[in-house]
Amino acid sequence: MKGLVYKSTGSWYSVKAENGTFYSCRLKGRFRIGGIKSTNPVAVGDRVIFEIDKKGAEGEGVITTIEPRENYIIRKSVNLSKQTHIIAANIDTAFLLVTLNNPPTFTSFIDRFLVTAEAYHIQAVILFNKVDTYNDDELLEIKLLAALYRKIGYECIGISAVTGKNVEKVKALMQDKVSMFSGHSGTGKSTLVNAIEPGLDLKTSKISDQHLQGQHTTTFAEMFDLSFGGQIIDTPGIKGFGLVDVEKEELADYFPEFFALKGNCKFNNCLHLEEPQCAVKEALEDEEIAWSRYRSYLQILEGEEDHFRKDIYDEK
Ligand SMILES: Nc1nc2c(ncn2[C@@H]2O[C@H](COP(=O)(O)OP(=O)(O)OP(=O)(O)O)[C@@H](O)[C@H]2O)c(=O)[nH]1
Ligand SMILES: [Zn+2]
Repeated sequence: MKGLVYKSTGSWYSVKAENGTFYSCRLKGRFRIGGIKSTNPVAVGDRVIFEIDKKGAEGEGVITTIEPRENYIIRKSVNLSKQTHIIAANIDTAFLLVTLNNPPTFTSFIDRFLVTAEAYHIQAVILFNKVDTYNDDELLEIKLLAALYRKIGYECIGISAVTGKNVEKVKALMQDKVSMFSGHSGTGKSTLVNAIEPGLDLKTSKISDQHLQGQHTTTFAEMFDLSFGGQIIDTPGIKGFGLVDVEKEELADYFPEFFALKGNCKFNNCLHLEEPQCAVKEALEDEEIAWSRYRSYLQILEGEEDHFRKDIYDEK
């Protein structure tokens, strides 16, 4: 039978069959061996094939095959074994909740999120939440930010999880898709999820304490059905989805507006730093590319949050 993995608790998987019945499944023995570097070969969101376990209790099954993944998000193991933990697979859309203040969300954070989504091949949508709280100046700032990211190709929606403004638009994007939500603590993830699906009490935000995050607490992702079709993946204890290791040479490929110009740079391995005839830097000078994006690029390239090459391009 075909099924979708909703929950994993170590050795047991909660799998929903196409007819809507849930089965408790184990893995067929051979999955545990055979070159898989991940600590968990099957993850939430995986599409699997399983057989009913005739020897087991009622409702038990054995997973025999994992269907190829469209994408997956990982967390590196805390020890040095170089093992990775697959948090979830086959995610259609990652929503990022952004607030201007209360709490502030900086463009560097937004850009890191977008780079990660690009690297994972997950569609990213930016939700500017709490529009009910902003004055005209702040609303203008949101408008400019949204314009910046729309120009690159990202969908942006101004919403209010409290008044319900544009929540229907978010629901429409989620319908029949697998979604996840990220954003700083306090940006309104729980409030929004509640507005979207009342009664769904996700744990995503419950473990926002830095200490708990750092600990090797075993937190498991879980998938929930949406009443209007589609699923949401809750990732307790995992803020955003971290930044995957990206090679210096490929980082610019995850900035779509840089990638589009790559072919026009003199050097095909141009890092858009100090190389001559760099199309990205020319576009930057012409303000076709946002300075904030370039700054984020430099920050990530250097691997340091609060340090960027002011010597090359200072803020205007
Ligand atoms: N005015 C206003 N307040 C909001 C809105 N969305 C959320 N809030 C408030 O912002 C605060 C934080 O919202 P939460 O939903 O708890 O935020 P969260 O992202 O889940 O935060 P963590 O649980 O810490 O990760 C709460 O007091 C909400 O009532 C909004 O659209 N407008
Ligand atoms: Zn270049």
